[in-house]
Amino acid sequence: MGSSNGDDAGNGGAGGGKEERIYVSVRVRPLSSKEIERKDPSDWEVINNTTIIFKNNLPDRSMSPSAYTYDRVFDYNCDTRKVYEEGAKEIALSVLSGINSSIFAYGQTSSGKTYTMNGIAEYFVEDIYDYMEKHEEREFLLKFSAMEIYNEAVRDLLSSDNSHLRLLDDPERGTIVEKLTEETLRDESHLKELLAICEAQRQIGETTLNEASSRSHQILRLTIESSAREFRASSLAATVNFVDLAGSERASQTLSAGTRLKEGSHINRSLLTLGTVIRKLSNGRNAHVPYRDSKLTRILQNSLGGNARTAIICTMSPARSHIEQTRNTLLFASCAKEVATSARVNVVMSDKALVKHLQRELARLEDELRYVGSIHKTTNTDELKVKDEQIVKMGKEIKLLIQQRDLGQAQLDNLLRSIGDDQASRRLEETRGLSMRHIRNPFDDVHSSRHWDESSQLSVYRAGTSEDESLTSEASGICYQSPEFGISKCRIPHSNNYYEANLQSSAITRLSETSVGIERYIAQNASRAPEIASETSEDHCKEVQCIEMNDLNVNKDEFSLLLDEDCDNLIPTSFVAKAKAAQSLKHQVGVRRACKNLVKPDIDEPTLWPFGEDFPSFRSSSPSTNLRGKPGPCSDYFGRQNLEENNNAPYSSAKKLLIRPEDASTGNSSISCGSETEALFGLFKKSEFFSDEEVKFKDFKVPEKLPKLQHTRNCEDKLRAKHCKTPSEVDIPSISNFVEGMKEMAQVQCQKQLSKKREMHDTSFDNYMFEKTARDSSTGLLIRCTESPSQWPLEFEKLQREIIELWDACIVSLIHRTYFFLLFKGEPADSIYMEVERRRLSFLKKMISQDNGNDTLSSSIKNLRRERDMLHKRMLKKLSKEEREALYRKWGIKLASKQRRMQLARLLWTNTMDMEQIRESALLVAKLIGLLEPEQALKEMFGLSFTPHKTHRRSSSWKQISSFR
Ligand SMILES: Nc1ncnc2c1ncn2[C@@H]1O[C@H](COP(=O)(O)OP(=O)(O)OP(=O)(O)O)[C@@H](O)[C@H]1O
Repeated sequence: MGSSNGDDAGNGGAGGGKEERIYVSVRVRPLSSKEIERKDPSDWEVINNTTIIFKNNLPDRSMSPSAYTYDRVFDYNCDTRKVYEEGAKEIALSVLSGINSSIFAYGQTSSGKTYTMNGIAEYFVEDIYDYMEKHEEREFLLKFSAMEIYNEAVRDLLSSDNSHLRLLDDPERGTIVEKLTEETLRDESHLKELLAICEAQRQIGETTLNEASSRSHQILRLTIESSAREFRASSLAATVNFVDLAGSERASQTLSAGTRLKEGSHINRSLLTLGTVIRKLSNGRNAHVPYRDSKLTRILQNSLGGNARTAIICTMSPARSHIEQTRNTLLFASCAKEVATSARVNVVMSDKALVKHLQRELARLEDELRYVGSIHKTTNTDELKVKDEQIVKMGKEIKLLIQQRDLGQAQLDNLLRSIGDDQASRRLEETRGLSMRHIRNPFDDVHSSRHWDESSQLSVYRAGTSEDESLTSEASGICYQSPEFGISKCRIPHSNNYYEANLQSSAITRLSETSVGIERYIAQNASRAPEIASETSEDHCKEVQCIEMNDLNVNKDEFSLLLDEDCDNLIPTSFVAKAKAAQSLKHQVGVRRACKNLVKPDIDEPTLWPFGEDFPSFRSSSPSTNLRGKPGPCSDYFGRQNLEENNNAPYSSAKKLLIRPEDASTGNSSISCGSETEALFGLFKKSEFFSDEEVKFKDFKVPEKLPKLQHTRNCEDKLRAKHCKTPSEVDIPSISNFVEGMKEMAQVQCQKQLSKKREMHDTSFDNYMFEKTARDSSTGLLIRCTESPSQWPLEFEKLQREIIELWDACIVSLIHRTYFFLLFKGEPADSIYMEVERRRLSFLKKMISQDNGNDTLSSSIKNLRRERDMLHKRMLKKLSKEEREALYRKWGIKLASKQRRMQLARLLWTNTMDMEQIRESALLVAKLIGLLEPEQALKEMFGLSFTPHKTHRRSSSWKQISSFR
C-alpha cells in the first residue's frame, strides 16, 4: 500500500486516532465478452501504478481531465490477489491491531465490484487465519455478521428472516443494527460457509448490463478480538467491513423499469448520500455531514471520516459505451481521496480485567487517602501536643495561683484576726445594739471570680440588725447589684422608712474591694439613717483615717480606706490586705490602680444621698485633685474621666452629687466629702442611663432646687493639662484596645440581660427593677434582634445612621468612628454594642447641650482638629502620590488647589447622610492609622462575643481614644 497510509497500522493511540486519507485505488476490468462482441473500444489506459488516462480524442472530451491519479491503479491484467495485496490488505488487516477498517467497492453495475470484493474477502480470510496460526500467543475471537441494504431496508443476510432491521444509536458504539445475527467463527471454513450464505441471500436481479446484478448494498462485517494468552487484562477489538455497493449507474442507463427502477432510486439515494458525505468530508470537517440521510451512510459513518481506516476500490469498465459512468466513478474516487479518517486502537477490557483494574485503582485511592489521613493525623497530633503542653502550663499556673490565693487567704484571716474582728463586733453591739449577721463577705466565699459574678447578679450584702432568725428584709440593710445596667441599690432601714439609692454600677463591679465597708456601713447606720443627715461634712472628715499602705495594722472596726500615694484615691483596707496578701498588686502602684477604679468623675447636678456624710471615713487630703471634670477633652470614650493609669476605670460618665437628705430637702448645699466618697459609691444623677425611678428615694422627694456643685475648675484644667496631648503627641489607639473597651461595656449589658430572666421571680423590689429592665430600650432591641432576625438588618441600618449622626453631633474621634464602623457591620450580635454606643452618645449629646457650648464643645472641636491634622500628615507617609491624586479626584478636590491633604482630611466623616462617603472615610482613616486590613479586623479576632464574660482588667484604650475627643 502507499506511503500515505504508512506502515503503522495499529500504532494509533487509544486516546486519539492518527489521521490518514482514505486509500483509493481504481481497478479496470477487462472488456467483457459482450463489449468485445459489439466492438466497444477501450478508451482508457493505465500508464503507471497510480495513473489512468483517457486515450481517445473525442471532441466532447476536451473539457474533461484526461489523466486521473490515485493511490493505486490496477490495469485489466491485474489479478484480484494483487488488488487485495496492494489495495486492501494492510488496511483490512488493521483489524488485528484493534483498528476498525473498511474496504469499499464502488462502481457502476457490471464493473466488477462483486468480483473484486469476493476475492478480497477470500484472501483476507486466508490472511486472518494465517495470522492467527502464526500468533498462538494470542487468543482470538472472530464474529461475523452480514447485512444488505435493499430499497433502504436493512436485512440480515445470515438470517432467513427477511424482516427489516432497525438502526439504533448507541452512545458508545454509534449506530448499531438491532437484532443483527452475529456468528462467532469456529474456523476458516465456517467463515467461508457464511460468506456463501450471504452470497446466496443477496438480492440479485437481471439488468441489461448484468445478468446477475447485485441490487443491494452488502456489508460483511468481521469483528476480531484478540488478547495475549498470558496477559488477558485487556484485549484489542476491531471490526472490518467489506462493503460491496450496488451499481452507481443511473437508472435510465440500465434501462430499468418496474422493480428495477424502484431499486435504482433507492440505490441511488444511498449512493447519492454517500457521494455527498464523501464530498463534504473532502471539503473539510466543519461542514455538516449528512450521514443520517441514508441507511448506508448511517451504518458506515465510522468508516467515512471516523474511527476507521478505509480503502475504496473503484471498479470500472474500459469500454467506451460506459464512458460517462466511468468518468463519474473516477470523479468520486478523486473526491474520496481527499477524505481523511482518524483511526485509533480500540482497547477493550474484559470484565475480569476491568474488575482488576478497578481494584488496583481502588487500592491506589485508598493509599492516597491513608497518606492524606496520616498527614492530617500528624497535624492533629502536633496540635494536640501543643495543646497538651498548654494545658500542663496552665495547670501549673493555676496551681501557683491557688497557692497564692490560699496564702493570701491565710494572711488575710490572720490580719483580720489581728486587727480585731471581735472588737469590731463588740463595738457595734455596744454602740448600736446591732449585730452583724448574714454578712456575706465576698472574700470569704469567693473561690473564684466566677462565683463573684454569679453573686453580683443578686443581692450581695446583707447586714442584719438583730440576731432574730426571722429577720425581715425591712429590718436589714441591703446592698446589692441589680441586673439593670449593672446598677446597684442600697437600702437602709430606719423606723418605718428605708432609704434607697442607686449605686453606680462601676463601683459595684468592684464591690469585692469595698464590700466590707458597705456591709459595715449598712450595719452601722441602719438604725440612724436620719441622724446621718444631720452630721456635717467636717465631722465626717474628722473620722477619716488616712493610713499608709504599708501600715497593715488597720483597725478593722473602722471602715478605712487607704489613700494612694497622691492621696487622690481611696481603697478599702480590706482590699489592701488582700492585695498585699495575694501579692497580686505591687504596693503603691497596684493600690493606686485599684483605687482609681473607684474614682468617680464630674458632678454637675445633685443627686440625693440618703446616707449623709457619715458614710465611712474617707477623704481626700488633696481636694483639689478630685476628679471632677466634665466630659470633654479629658473624658474617655464613654465620657469618663481620662485618668492616667486608669486601666480599670469603671463607667462613670453620669454626674453625681452627694448631699444629705435634709440638705436636699432644704436646698442647702453642703457638698463635699470629697470625690473619693462619690467615687466609691458613685451615685448617679438622673441621666439617660437611668430613669427617674432608679434615682429617686422612696421617702424623699427630689427638691425642685438643688444645690449647685462648686466645681473645682483647677481639677479639670489640671487633668486636661495632664492627660490631653498636643497634636504632635497624638497616639493612635489600637483596635484591640478599642475592642477591649467595647467588650467591657457590652459585658455589663449582657450580664444585665442574662440576669433579667433569672431574677424575674425574685422579691418585689427586684421585680420593680426588672420591670424597668423590660422597659429598657436596649433590652427591647436585643430581643427584637434575636427573636426577629429578619427585622435586624433594618434596625441595624437605622441604628447605624443614628450613631453616625450622634458621632457628628458629639464630635467623636474619627478613629473611634472608624473602628466602630468597620467592626460592626450588622450581625445580630452587634446589637448590644450598637445600643450601648447609641445610649452613650445620646447621653453625651445631652451633656454637651447642657454645657451651653462651653469648653466641652470647644475642646472636642480642638481635638478633632488635631486628629484631622494628624491624618493629613499621615497621608504623605501612607499614600503614594498616585493614590493621593486619585483620592483628590474622588473627593472633588482640585488638583491645582493648595493644601489638598488638609482639604481631604477635613472632608472625612463630614457628610453623615452619604453612607458611601462614610464608608470611604472609614477605609481611608483605617489605612492612614495603619489598620492595613480593615476587613480583617473582625470582631472574632478580638473575641467580641455577645456572651458575657469577666474582664476586670481595663484597657488603656479609653485614655487613648479619649484624647481625640
Ligand atoms: N477483473 C475482472 N476480470 C475478469 N472478469 C471480471 C472482472 N471484473 C468483473 N468481471 C466479470 O464481470 C461480470 C460482472 O461483474 P460483477 O458482477 O462483479 O459486477 P458488479 O459490479 O458487481 O455488477 P452489479 O453491480 O450489477 O452487481 C462478472 O461476470 C464478472 O465475472
